[in-house]
Amino acid sequence: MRSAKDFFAPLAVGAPAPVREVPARPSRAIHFFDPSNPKMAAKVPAMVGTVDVLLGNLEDAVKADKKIEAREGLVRIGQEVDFGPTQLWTRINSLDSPWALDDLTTLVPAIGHKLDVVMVPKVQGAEDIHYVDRLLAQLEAKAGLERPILVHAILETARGVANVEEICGASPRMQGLSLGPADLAADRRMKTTRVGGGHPGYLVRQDPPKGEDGTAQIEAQRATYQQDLWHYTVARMVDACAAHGIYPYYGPFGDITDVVACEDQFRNAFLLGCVGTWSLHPKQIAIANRVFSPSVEDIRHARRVVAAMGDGTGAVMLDGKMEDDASLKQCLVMVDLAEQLAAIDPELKKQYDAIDAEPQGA
Ligand SMILES: CCC(=O)SCCNC(=O)CCNC(=O)[C@H](O)C(C)(C)COP(=O)(O)OP(=O)(O)OC[C@H]1O[C@@H](n2cnc3c(N)ncnc32)[C@H](O)[C@@H]1OP(=O)(O)O
Ligand SMILES: O=CC(=O)O
Ligand SMILES: [Mg+2]
Repeated sequence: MRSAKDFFAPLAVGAPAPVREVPARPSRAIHFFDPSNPKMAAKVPAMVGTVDVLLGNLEDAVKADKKIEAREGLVRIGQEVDFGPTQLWTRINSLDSPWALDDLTTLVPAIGHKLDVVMVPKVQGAEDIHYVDRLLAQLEAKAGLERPILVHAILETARGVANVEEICGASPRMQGLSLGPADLAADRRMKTTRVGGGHPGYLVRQDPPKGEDGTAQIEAQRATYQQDLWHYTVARMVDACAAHGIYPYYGPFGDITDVVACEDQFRNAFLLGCVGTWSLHPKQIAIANRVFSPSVEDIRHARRVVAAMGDGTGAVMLDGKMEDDASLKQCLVMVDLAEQLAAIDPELKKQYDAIDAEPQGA
């Protein structure tokens, strides 16, 4: 393990100094596109400003015989497109694949100055992050980059989940983690065949009613409640990220047509502490932007609590409910997020600003 004193020293002579705090940039939707797909690539320039993150995907979902085309397509897009307020990320191939090394050694010199984050799939432990950390430092030094490229790991193996805390703390480059439910399900040998979301078979059933003789009527009509397959992993991921000052994200929701269940899955993640999610299709961007932006009602309430709490200590009654230092802290999380989002999203700014113009007591 590196000494705490050395943790923020560059890992290669001439590499930029590591960040001491991960910048809190809005990233409600990380929108995946395949740079080898001409139709998707053509849509990228027009998507700038409509989505917080555009991610050129080089890994799964890109055909094996298109890997080099995808990498070169991303270089071209990175060089030609002005990304303005939108972040540019990439997902490289897994570290044991024939492509990962060339992904990094090609992308960093060519578009490293525009790349905000490299997403690394199938991360198993801190050793994977250490490898990428040192390699990125060497490549940044060689390319003369002035700011470090951050690293995001996908939590999609059982070993990765077991090592989640050490992954989060492995490097000051660590920006965040995403849940990878498809690969994780396979690695855990779960018996699902879906990309994220729920499963009708994963449920609890209401207790049976009792008959007149006191026996359980197990054949009676009994309500069932579908459970969230991903609750445990998302909650672990959120805790590990919060403990290390980095950001947690839900991952893919593969049923593109089921926009309702998609929104539910995203909202569960938002409520549990995630800051964003992946978008696989243009229609998932609006869902993510809506879900991962605090509602006007929440901001109205949060601002009233902030105002009522004065110096932030003690307890007050508001609408029949007790508010104190701890509920104030929750409200401040929402208010801070709203401010960050309003700074980049004029429509949201209008909605949040309108709260101030409402009559008192509304
Ligand atoms: C499961 C584990 C993982 O690793 S998930 C992450 C990896 N997977 C991905 O990145 C998938 C990305 N998405 C896709 O490949 C496509 O959206 C899939 C799901 C195949 C659907 O494509 P398609 O059948 O063309 O959809 P569509 O006809 O409704 O598309 C309408 C127009 O939109 C385009 N489009 C589609 N997806 C994207 C995208 N992600 N980014 C930008 N554009 C996209 C389509 O090309 C289509 O364009 P046009 O109107 O024909 O010009
Ligand atoms: O890469 C994502 C996943 O779900 O697998
Ligand atoms: Mg995966």
